[in-house]
Amino acid sequence: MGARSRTHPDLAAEAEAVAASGEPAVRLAGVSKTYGYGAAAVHALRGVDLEVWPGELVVLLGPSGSGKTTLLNIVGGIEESSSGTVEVAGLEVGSLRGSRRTDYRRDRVGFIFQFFNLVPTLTAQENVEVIAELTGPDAAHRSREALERVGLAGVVDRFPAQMSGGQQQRVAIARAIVKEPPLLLCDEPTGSLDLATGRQVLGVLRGLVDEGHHTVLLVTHNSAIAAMADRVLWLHSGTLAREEVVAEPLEAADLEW
Ligand SMILES: Nc1ncnc2c1ncn2[C@@H]1O[C@H](COP(=O)(O)OP(=O)(O)OP(=O)(O)O)[C@@H](O)[C@H]1O
Repeated sequence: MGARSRTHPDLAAEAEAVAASGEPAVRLAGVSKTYGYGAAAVHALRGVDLEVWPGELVVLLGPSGSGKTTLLNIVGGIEESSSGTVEVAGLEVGSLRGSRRTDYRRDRVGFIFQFFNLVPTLTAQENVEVIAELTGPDAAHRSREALERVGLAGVVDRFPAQMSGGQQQRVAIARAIVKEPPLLLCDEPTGSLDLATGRQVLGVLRGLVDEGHHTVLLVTHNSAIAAMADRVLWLHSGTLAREEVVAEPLEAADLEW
């Protein structure tokens, strides 16, 4: 029995049908999140409404503590909202329970974090293969392809310690895309990188969106990154404060910070 057979066919079919129907890639309606109770309650999100369309690269900006990571984790099925609805390609994420929620996280979304979280004792290829094996056959072949797509064909046998920060982050991106998730959720993906390698990583993300296979929601406090987005959203104290369509997004290589 192949690994892919563990996926609920109804979940995958449902998501694909809705994606083809012109639904948003992500839709939040009235999403709130409160941590703790009573006097200790923290209102991380307060009634957020937003939509992200398939094929968009959306940057979500906001100061520390404004709720960016909380929002991303709720979209990714890592945390649950306190109220409101979250749909990803038409699936109501909040209603997914047990193995359906696991399948959602495994198959429908790819996460890229500030710290690359690679296994130090595995090569680039092996780091990607570990995830590829969870999600289908031909793991070695798919992993090589994913590494090629992020421009790392030449370093597949290197260990993380033998790679630059930018290369390690690109391995992390390859690990996220090897599952071919429609949605990539990026939390400060350049937060540990210098300008030159940060630009490279952002260029890879832009390229993945332009290839037409992925939608990207990227959260950061680095406002310079907004210039390469299709659309920018500003979170302030858990509320969506502002939104702007970027008429002519800059190339990642032209960003400055
Ligand atoms: N598990 C938790 N328990 C309690 N409070 C939390 C938890 N996670 C986040 N918070 C609080 O919720 C608020 C929003 O946090 P969040 O991490 O989403 O903000 P952020 O905009 O991503 O910040 P940063 O840029 O510093 O990462 C903050 O006040 C934070 O302290």
